[in-house]
Amino acid sequence: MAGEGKGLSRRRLLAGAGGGAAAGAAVGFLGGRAVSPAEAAAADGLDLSRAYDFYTGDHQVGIATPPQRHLVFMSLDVVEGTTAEQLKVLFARWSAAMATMMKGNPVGSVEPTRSNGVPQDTGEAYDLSPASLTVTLGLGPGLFDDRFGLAGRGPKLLAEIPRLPSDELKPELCGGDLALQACADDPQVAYHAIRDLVRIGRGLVTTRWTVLGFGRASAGKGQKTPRNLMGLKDGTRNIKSEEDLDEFVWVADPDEPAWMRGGSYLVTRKINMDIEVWDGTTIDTQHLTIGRDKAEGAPLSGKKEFDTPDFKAVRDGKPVIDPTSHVALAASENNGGAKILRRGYNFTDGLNSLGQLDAGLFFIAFMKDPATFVDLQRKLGRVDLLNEYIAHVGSAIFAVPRAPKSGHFLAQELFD
Ligand SMILES: C=CC1=C(C)c2cc3[nH]c(cc4nc(cc5[nH]c(cc1n2)c(C)c5CCC(=O)O)C(CCC(=O)O)=C4C)c(C)c3C=C
Ligand SMILES: [Fe+2]
Repeated sequence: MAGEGKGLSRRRLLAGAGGGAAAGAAVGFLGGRAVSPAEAAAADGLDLSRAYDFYTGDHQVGIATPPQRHLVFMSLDVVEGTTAEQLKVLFARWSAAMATMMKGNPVGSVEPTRSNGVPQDTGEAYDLSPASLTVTLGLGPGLFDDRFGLAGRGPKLLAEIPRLPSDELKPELCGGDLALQACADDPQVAYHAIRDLVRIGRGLVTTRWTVLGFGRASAGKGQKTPRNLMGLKDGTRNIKSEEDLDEFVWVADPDEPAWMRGGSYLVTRKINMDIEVWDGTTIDTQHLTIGRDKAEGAPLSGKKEFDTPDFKAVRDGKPVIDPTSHVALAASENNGGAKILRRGYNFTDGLNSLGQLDAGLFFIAFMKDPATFVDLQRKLGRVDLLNEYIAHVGSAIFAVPRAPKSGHFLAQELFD
């Protein structure tokens, strides 16, 4: 566990500074004392020396792993003419490189001994800690068409996401044959992982789209709930127990290929927020839209963040939580018990062509059956009060193979 929630938050650290300027290399104050970046990180619950093991057992890392602070997500296309044998070698090389980088090691020499040697590792993470790096591989539906000799070998439930209500999708932000998700508590560590994996794949894969995410917008077990760019606590009622992971996230169907059992399905949606409009909206309307209050994150039927929402509560003849609010529509109680594991991140692409903030939520969710997302978004896309402030512009689905055993590589049996 990444150990959040312990110690002092950065906000409290800075509050302790009395608003004063930090001295020298200090980034904040703790009890009136200037502290170094390392001390501040430790007080914030960060342990940059933490390393996860790539060969974790049944499930790939980066799914149930408590969300780290930064994300680099890349969708890639496989170059026409690539053979299954070449893909097999690529998956083997990628698996070895992922395992190495997650330990905090370079993927090869940074400083070749021969003066005319080209470095194998790009070097920008050379002196950095592992920072809880996880790299997760996903396989898109296109991988199993007739281009690479893998037709008919795909997971049972892997199919393009159908067109959904309120979609404003841009083709250049959708789809992909492969996905690489790198998460770490140091953005440079996540960036390095993707950069070096793409370098290893040069000639076989090309980048389709990329999202750089920050300020995790979901909470794992034991983590303090973070806030999304609407200023709302996001992740309060996320999947956190092993029982829910088994019931809703990990593929167990014996009819799925062996390399998928223990894996999952990953859905991404790049969701732009109309931040200027949201910022000009009254607090009452913000509460109504989500069905929770803003500061505490409590359901409107309760007082504290983790109070169970009462969707039947009525005040002055009206439902306390509006049935078209985001949480009323999304809650498992109102969806036949269905749940998804959310693991999204905030993103910003600067300003758009109109000079407005180009930012939002890069929604990532894991589930054992993609129909759970499709059914939910079909409902949200029709009537969610939140739709007035958001637009779904990107969409993709990937099958996430189970973790390989030590000495093996991701999706190895796909090539048998
Ligand atoms: C299709 C699934 C979902 C999409 C797309 C989605 C987008 C989205 N959500 C927020 C903000 C919040 N969502 C919250 C809860 C919540 N959201 C979903 C699903 C999708 N959200 C679920 C299943 C839930 C849990 C509902 C419940 O059980 O009560 C919350 C409340 C806090 C929490 O429980 O996490 C917020 C806030 C935004 C801004 C957004 C698109 C930009
Ligand atoms: Fe949501």
